[in-house]
Amino acid sequence: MILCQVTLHHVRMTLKTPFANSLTTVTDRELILVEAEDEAGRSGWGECVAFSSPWYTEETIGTAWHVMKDFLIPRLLHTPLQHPGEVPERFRPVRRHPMAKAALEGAVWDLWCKAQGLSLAGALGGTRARIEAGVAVGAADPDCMLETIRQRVEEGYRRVKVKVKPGADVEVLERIREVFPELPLMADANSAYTLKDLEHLKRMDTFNLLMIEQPLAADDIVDHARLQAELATPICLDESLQSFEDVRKALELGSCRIVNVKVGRVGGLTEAKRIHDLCQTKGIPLWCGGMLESGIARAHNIALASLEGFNLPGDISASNRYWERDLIHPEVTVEEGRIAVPEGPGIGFEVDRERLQAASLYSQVFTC
Ligand SMILES: O=C(O)CCC(=O)c1ccccc1C(=O)O
Ligand SMILES: [Mg+2]
Repeated sequence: MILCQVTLHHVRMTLKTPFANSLTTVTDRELILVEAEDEAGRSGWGECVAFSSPWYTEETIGTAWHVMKDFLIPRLLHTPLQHPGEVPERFRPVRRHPMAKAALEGAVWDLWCKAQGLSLAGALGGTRARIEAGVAVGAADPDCMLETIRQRVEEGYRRVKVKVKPGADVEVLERIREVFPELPLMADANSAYTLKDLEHLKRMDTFNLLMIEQPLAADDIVDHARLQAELATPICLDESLQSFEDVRKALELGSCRIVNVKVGRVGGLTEAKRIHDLCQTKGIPLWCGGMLESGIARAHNIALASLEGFNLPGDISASNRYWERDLIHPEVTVEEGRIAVPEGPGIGFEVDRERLQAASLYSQVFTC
């Protein structure tokens, strides 16, 4: 396969409702969509999930565009590829920038699968026909959060994650447990605590949570190991795990008992699959995280989560959780708490060109 052309589309989509966590509130979601074309004129799609500002990790829309344009795209164009698994090797001379790399690798995976007549899920080794959907509920006042959870449960979601931070944690969890004593529930802190909060964090053990996600610093695995030794609730790491090696080391140290994989955060589907294989071998529960993505990255997540080792519901929700209208058709829907894994070639969804055009701020074509 030869990549003849790559187009980057800078898009902006307004969320149905703003999404708040311990660090920021996202109202408008900027994304970079990647369209890769081969010699036969087929298109493959990827999505860069970096945010407008570096609140989650250090990448932004701006850094990702720069790194793709000046360093990564030139390494892909015109040099034949046998398999998408070769892309990380091509990108090795460029340190970090995982979300920029993942977006391009994702487009290559979609394109390669279409050329081979394979579904992305099948090509990755996925076995599930349906995946369990989970949903994240942003930080808000407890009454609002409870009302939102009620709605989500009614829509069929079977696992709910809530955002917590100091001063907005115990009370809201108590309120949720009064109404939903059995709901599979977890809390995500986006690194809002430190070990000074140890005694406070131990109170999380009283809510029968599936896990607590990223309680401590975004780059830490040492303090998390100390915290995990003191908590009965499993810790799941998100921000701290940016590669296979990070996961290996965190598991060796006992920094977490559960792993969240996000394709963007770990640099692409190939790395995500390696992490899956490691967790499966070690019997570590694994799930696929979300990044307020459009349908394109959502489709990649669905394919990945069809692998057997993704044995917990992820932050993979329906298109209508975040968007009035998604960029793909058909849209992703949740039925009885599950999402069907498409069987068509590549990501198995069509990009809605009209919708893309409406959301697009700027596009640039690269041919050499
Ligand atoms: O529903 C989603 O897409 C995930 C929601 C979420 O928790 C999240 C959204 C944006 C950035 C980081 C996170 C996170 O998992 O920490
Ligand atoms: Mg998280």
